[in-house]
Amino acid sequence: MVAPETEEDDDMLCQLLHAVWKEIELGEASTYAPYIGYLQASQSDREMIPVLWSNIGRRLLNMVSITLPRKHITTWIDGFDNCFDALKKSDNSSCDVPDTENCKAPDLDDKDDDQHQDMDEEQEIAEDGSLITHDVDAIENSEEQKAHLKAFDIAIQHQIDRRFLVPLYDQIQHHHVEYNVNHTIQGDYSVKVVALKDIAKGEQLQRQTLTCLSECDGSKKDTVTSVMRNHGQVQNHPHFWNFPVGVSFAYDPSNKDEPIQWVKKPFELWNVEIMENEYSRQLRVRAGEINQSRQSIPDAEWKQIDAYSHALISALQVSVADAYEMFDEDGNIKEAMLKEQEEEKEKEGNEGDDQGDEGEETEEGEHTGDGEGEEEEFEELFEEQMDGESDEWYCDNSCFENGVPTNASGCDEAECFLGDIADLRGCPDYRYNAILNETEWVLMRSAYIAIVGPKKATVNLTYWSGMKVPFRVGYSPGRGRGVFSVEDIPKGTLVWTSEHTAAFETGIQYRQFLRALPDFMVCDLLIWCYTAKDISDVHYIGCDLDEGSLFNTYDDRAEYNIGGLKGTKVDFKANELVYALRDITAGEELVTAYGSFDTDDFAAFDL
Ligand SMILES: C[S@@+](CC[C@H](N)C(=O)[O-])C[C@H]1O[C@@H](n2cnc3c(N)ncnc32)[C@H](O)[C@@H]1O
Repeated sequence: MVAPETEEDDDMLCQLLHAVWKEIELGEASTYAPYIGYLQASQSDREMIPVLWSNIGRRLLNMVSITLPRKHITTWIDGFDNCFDALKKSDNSSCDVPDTENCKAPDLDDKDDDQHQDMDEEQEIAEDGSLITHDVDAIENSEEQKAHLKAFDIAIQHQIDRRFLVPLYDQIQHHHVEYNVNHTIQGDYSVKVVALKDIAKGEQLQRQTLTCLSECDGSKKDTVTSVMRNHGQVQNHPHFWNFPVGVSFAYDPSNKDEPIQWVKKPFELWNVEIMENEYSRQLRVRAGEINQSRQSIPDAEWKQIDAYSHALISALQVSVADAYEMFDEDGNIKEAMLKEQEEEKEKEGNEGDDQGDEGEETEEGEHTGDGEGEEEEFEELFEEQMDGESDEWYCDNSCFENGVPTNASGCDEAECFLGDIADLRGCPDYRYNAILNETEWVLMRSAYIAIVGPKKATVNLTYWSGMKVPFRVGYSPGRGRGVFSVEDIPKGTLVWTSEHTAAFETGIQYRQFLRALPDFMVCDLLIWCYTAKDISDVHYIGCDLDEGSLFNTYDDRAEYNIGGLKGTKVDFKANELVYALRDITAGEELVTAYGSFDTDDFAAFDL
């Protein structure tokens, strides 16, 4: 997908310059006025060179970057001056005839190395090939030059945001729910787009937004909130574009008079709010659509859809509420919040069984004391979303209580133990062992990150599984769900890593986590999660939030064939690695020995 650099690209750029120039001249009358305003305002913010762009895209971006010597830009502008002249003479003219030479970009390959040259002087190449040195001030004083420079910048930016520089992949719609493709970035930065499920002819390709664009190192953790806030999002029906710098528009082609609706607001957490609203609306619309075909959906599947929709809303709500409370507008965790967390932890340590003397205080401690005002704000926000618009089936006004699904109520109390949670969620009769899909695993991870906060989270919000070999999840007679190989796996192959193992340091967090999830997930997690000590002897509740939770243990029908090569205590900074302990043939179940790591001590967490 790396685009070739062709002369056609240059011609296109000329035409684009012309188009943009016209739009600029139209000023406020331009349909794109707010967008051009946004591009103008954001000129100095462009520092990142996105890896997904084409070679020429990256090179052009380098050209307009304020970090590069301006000589490159001015040289280019000289070249494009002719282009402008030619275009201005006739609307029909274009750079491919007859002025192609003038429109050609100078060969700048390998000239970018002198980026840090003395900026007091600027140089350009004269027709005879000699180097002309300009005084920077002289250039600065030339209004015309400045206007051209600006126009050129805008043209590039504009083009980048449209079709020329952005590879196909960037044009695929984003969607949190209905995505059907994913990408992998190859070593040469080209991109492979993979269908995640069967895609029918004519169906729109949609990719998810919550994914790391390159290798996720430890410092880069995306949450639903941070992605919405920092990267914006594009939704369909109608198309909704949200830019992190505070301009958004919705495009609705069915509105013939005003297909583009502009929204301008300063960059705030407001971005999250509007996306949350839009997102909830879409979920409701979708739920409404699903409702219409209710009769044809088997009960078990219906139950899953129902629970899943609730869970998504709930997890998002938790996530947004968390962002309001935890982060300032720059995305940094608030000092007060850090302190509060520390105090909470200390208090929990001291409290032991001694509860109930704190009046109004809730177990999770997150919305207490001076956080009250904020709490009301979140509730109002959420109620607003729910009120008036709620679909009768989807929420009959009783399925939420203070923004929390009622099917989860009661479980945030300190007196609520694992057995109570299981009772409340109907787990004793639990028969619904669904095979979770990728989104459901991601949902659990995002709820986890929202609850413990991105800094403490031991999990990145990525869409892949911790499984490192091709696998399928199926049913293993007498053992429930299990993980099966689909290809031969040679002895010693890395099979799974604990990159999605969520660690909770407190019982409170674990209760909160469960509260955000639907019954069927909670019932599963109650089976899967365990207590253990990490390499520093910190006691934690661990939940493997991917197919690692589905490994069964050996019995008289099966020996174990996968296991760790190192100790049993997990070092979350270096993931636990599980290998094939012998040659495994395709179709065999992957079976492990549940290790001695399990301290089996939920009581230590008041659970
Ligand atoms: C970590 S989970 C494994 C996934 C589980 N099969 C499921 O469907 O959720 C552990 C649970 O799986 C079941 N299990 C695992 N190995 C088993 C075995 N050899 N025989 C019977 N049940 C087994 C037990 O119910 C156990 O509590």
